[in-house]
Amino acid sequence: MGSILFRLWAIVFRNSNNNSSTCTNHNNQKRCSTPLTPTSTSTGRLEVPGASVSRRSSIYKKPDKNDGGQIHMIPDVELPLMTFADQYNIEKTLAEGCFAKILLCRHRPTNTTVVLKAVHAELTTIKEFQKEFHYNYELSHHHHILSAYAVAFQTMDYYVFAMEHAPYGDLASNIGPNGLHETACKLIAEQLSSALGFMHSKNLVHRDLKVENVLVFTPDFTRVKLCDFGATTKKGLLVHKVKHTWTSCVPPEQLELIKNERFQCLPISDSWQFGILLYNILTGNPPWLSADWVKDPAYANFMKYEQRKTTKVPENFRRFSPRLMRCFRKYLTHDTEERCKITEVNKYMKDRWVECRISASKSATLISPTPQDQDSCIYLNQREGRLSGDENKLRFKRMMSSYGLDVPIDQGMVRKRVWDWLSTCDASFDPEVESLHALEM
Ligand SMILES: Nc1ncnc2c1ncn2[C@@H]1O[C@H](COP(=O)(O)OP(=O)(O)OP(=O)(O)O)[C@@H](O)[C@H]1O
Repeated sequence: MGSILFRLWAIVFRNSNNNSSTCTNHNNQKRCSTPLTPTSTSTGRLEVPGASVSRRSSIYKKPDKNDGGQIHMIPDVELPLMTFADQYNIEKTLAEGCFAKILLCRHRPTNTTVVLKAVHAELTTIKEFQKEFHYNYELSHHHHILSAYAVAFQTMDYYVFAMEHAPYGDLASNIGPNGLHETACKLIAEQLSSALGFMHSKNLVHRDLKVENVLVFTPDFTRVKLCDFGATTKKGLLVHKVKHTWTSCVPPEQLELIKNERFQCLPISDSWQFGILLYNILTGNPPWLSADWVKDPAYANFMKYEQRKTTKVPENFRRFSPRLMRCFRKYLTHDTEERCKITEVNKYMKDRWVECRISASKSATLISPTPQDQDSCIYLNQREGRLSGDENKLRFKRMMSSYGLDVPIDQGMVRKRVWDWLSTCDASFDPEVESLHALEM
């Protein structure tokens, strides 16, 4: 409710300032001198994004599929000088990085909770700030992109813009040491591929996809949103590597560049980072420290497998199903020509992803292969398993024994107990239909 008030309040001020707006059109590019402040917001070009506003509301604006490239025109917005205390009570510092402070605040005039991203003015240029704010604001319509408000200003030390608050923080603080359950990972993957697909449809590349840049709105992950558009770039432009990001997220073609070498910004770099993020949320860790096959053996092993130089599944991927491995190969291929589009993952939503899981808890426990089992994953799922039934049974026994569960089983007793149980479950159960062969190990 508060956030809607904040949006409406921004609109009211926008409209009351429309007449005094000093927008001009230079070389077909709109230049606005109307400051985007909480007391004097935007020109007609800017609207309050409708991401969390009801579709019936008149202020809801659908994502503009055909914006004619307008999204790439970044206006020189004047930022009025003020202090935080003029309108905001700072309640908490949510995060503090190299470049920015993320502040949870109460906006006093509307009594609304908002998050202010305050970027150190000394460490960034006003153009870079305007670009981040502009892209975040223009993409806010998407359901899985963080909403930015039409509110931006500067203090003595910071350039600042306002955005909605994600109550459960970022994905990094939600995944735990063993990763998330497959169901949650599928939900997250679907939402993020939609958000990034939307950006790519606008010829924009995010370039800094990582678990820290995905915000959580519901504890069951049914609502997550992409944030941090500081590195977002128009497709095809020549760029330098993104500084201050984890090397595990940097695609191999960028790691291979020499210092200060520029390269063409392409959506396939988001595809790579999506593959890394997918692995990260399924296991709790990135698959390797850097995609450098000379220095990082974990990456070298994956690369050999991905390039079909070996059929041996890399050890750290053995818990995954053949279908998910196929998907990983497409996102994490070294060959940029072969790398898939961001939405590829949607083809794998109906498949099983993880095969060696025994627990279904949120922070699922994984069966790590014992030293004897290092050659291949223990495929418990017979349909997709690549081993014969007998091999599977042997491996299963070995695994149970490694967990101290190797007590001999009286098959007769087991069969009798199952029959007893089935007859109490369903009186109409047809014993001819089901066989208990699977239990005869
Ligand atoms: N709207 C928000 N609600 C809740 N937490 C947020 C919000 N925005 C950012 N954060 C938190 O602040 C962290 C940093 O935010 P963001 O990535 O935008 O800043 P940054 O300075 O660009 O970070 P970096 O440069 O390290 O990538 C996020 O990882 C998240 O934990």
